[in-house]
Amino acid sequence: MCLPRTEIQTNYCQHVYPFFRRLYFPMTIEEIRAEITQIDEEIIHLIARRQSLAGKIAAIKKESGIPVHDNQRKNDVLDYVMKLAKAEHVDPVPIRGIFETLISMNEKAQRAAMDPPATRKSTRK
Ligand SMILES: C=C(O[C@@H]1C=C(C(=O)O)C=C[C@H]1O)C(=O)O
Repeated sequence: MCLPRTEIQTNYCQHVYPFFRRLYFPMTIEEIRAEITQIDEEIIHLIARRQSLAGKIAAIKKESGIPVHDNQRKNDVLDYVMKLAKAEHVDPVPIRGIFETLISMNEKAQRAAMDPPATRKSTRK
């Protein structure tokens, strides 16, 4: 914090301090948060793109009688993303959890695409 008393101190506070502050902290908290928000937007866009493929794969699976859940493929996806995370020095354990969630979302979307609510038989009596 800068509390100027003399003219020299005022000059330091108004010109020199912001210069060195910027040198030590190149980004303000607002700038960092703006970048985080931008990254979050990109993540949501990529998740939506991943989810949008569920309908296409569901149509092929339904036509060929292939089950929605494929454990071998799931394990391959998880192994691969954990390997990518390690290479980026990111903890692979939470990354595994994130991708388990994404896979489960994809499978849910596939089931919904195969059996949309309008065609689903009512279980109500
Ligand atoms: C997308 C598929 O269906 C499921 C969803 C997966 C995923 O979201 O990556 C992987 C395996 C399957 O359990 C697939 O079979 O490739």
